[in-house]
This record gives sequence, C-alpha cells and structure tokens, in this order.
Amino acid sequence: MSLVVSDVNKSFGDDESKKHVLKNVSFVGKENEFICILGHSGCGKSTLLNLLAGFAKPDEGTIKVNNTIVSGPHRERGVVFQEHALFPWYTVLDNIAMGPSLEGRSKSEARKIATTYLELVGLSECANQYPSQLSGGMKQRVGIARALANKPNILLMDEPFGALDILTRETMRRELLSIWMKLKTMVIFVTHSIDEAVYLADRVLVMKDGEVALNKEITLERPRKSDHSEFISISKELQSLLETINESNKGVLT
Ligand SMILES: Nc1ncnc2c1ncn2[C@@H]1O[C@H](COP(=O)(O)OP(=O)(O)OP(=O)(O)O)[C@@H](O)[C@H]1O
Repeated sequence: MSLVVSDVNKSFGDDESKKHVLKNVSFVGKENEFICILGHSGCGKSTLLNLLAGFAKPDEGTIKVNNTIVSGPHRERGVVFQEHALFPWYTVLDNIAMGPSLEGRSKSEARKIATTYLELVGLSECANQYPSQLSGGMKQRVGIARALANKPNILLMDEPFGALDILTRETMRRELLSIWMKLKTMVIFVTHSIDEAVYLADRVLVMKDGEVALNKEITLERPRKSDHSEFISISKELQSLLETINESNKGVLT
C-alpha cells in the first residue's frame, strides 16, 4: 500500500478572486503510517484531505494510491469528519452495516461485520441505540467503526475530535491509537493541535499557507507522554515553526 502525492496545486474562485490554496504539495505515505497534517486555520488542510478522499480534483499534480491516480471517492479511502454525519434514523449497528450492505453483503452478513467493528471501538452495548442517544465521543467512535467497516487502506480523518471536550478528546486519541495498532491501516489525520500530532503521528506535515513547510518523522516510542523531554522538544520545534507563520494566517492552536 502506498500513497504518493506529487506537486499538487489547487485554487478556488475565478480569475479575479482566485485563491491558490495548495501549492506544490508533495509527500509520500508509507504502509501503516500514521500521518498528521498540522497547521493554522485556513492553511489548506481540509482541502488536501478532500483531494485525498477524491471529493475534488487537483488543478495540477497527482495523487496516487498503489500507483493508481485518485479520480474520485473509493472504499479503499475511508473518511471520518469532525461532524460525525451518522444517519439519525438508523441504529448504531445499521449505520456501521451500511458500507458492507452497499457492497452487496446480505443484511445478516453486514450486521456481523458491523458487530466486529462496534466491538473494536468498545460500543457493543450500544448496537440498538440511535445516534441521538449517544455522547459526542461515542458518535465519533461509531463514525470510526463505520469507516473501518469498509476495510479501507487509508483512513482520512478531518479534525475528528475537534468538537469534543478535552478529556474525551484525550481518551479518543488513546483509543484511536490502539485501534490503529490492531489494524495498522494508514491514517491521515488533520489537526490544529500540536499535542495531538506529537502524540499520534509517525510523520507530521506542517502546512503553511498551502505549502508543506515541514515533513518530519517522529520516532518517539509509544505510548508517548507529553511530559517526556523529547515530546516537549518536538512540540517546541513545531510551535516555533508555526509561530513564524504570517500573523494573518493564524488560527487556534493548542
Ligand atoms: N470550495 C471552496 N471554494 C472557495 N474557497 C474554498 C473552498 N474550500 C476551501 N476554500 C478556501 O481555501 C482555504 C483553505 O481552506 P481549508 O478548509 O482547506 O483550510 P483548513 O486548513 O482546513 O482550515 P480549518 O482548520 O479552519 O478547517 C480557505 O481560505 C478557504 O476559504
């Protein structure tokens, strides 16, 4: 499994109001790698993720998964958004079973697959509940299980814990890591949070005004502790890079 992003450019708007959002973005994702895309608000993180998902196309450059150009959405690339986007009229189990059903599995097979992933995210007891009966963190876990039930090679996550309170967010980080360690799917995770990136990533791409300003491998042993000296020094390096970013591009960073 490989991901190769080469010289990707993307603009929005017409000639007069054209905004060049991604500028020559290139990077390579390795098998089973956990990549975090970190940057201030508006630097192009979600745009990049949308291109990786195939929801939009680059103006120039290519995105290849296993040597094939990404030309639209595909089950091999699962997406988890900040807003969980579950169907409120389906039970938790049926939300997760939807992917396998669409793939042509029988109802009972699809539910069996869904049960496995529900167990993986620790929510077996919620199978027959509806999304409205769940907390934010639980909904996000269902969203993750739903994406994983399609057995993606790449899991694309756009600020998936951004709307959660800090304690739930920390729990979800740990849980995501333990799920990833079991499945070893490639994960591409968009975040504003330096802490989150250093805790999770094998590789951090820091984006600055549409460009990859830093592509850094993090080899720190897991589980990582935020009071560990190396954790602190990597965080400071990322912080100081982000602080050099033009004031007008600054958003919220934690
Ligand atoms: N469909 C679109 N049409 C026009 N402009 C867009 C579109 N999508 C994104 N943009 C612009 O591209 C820029 C980058 O947006 P993007 O959502 O990728 O940033 P981001 O880094 O994900 O920000 P945030 O962290 O706030 O979500 C922004 O200026 C945004 O207004």
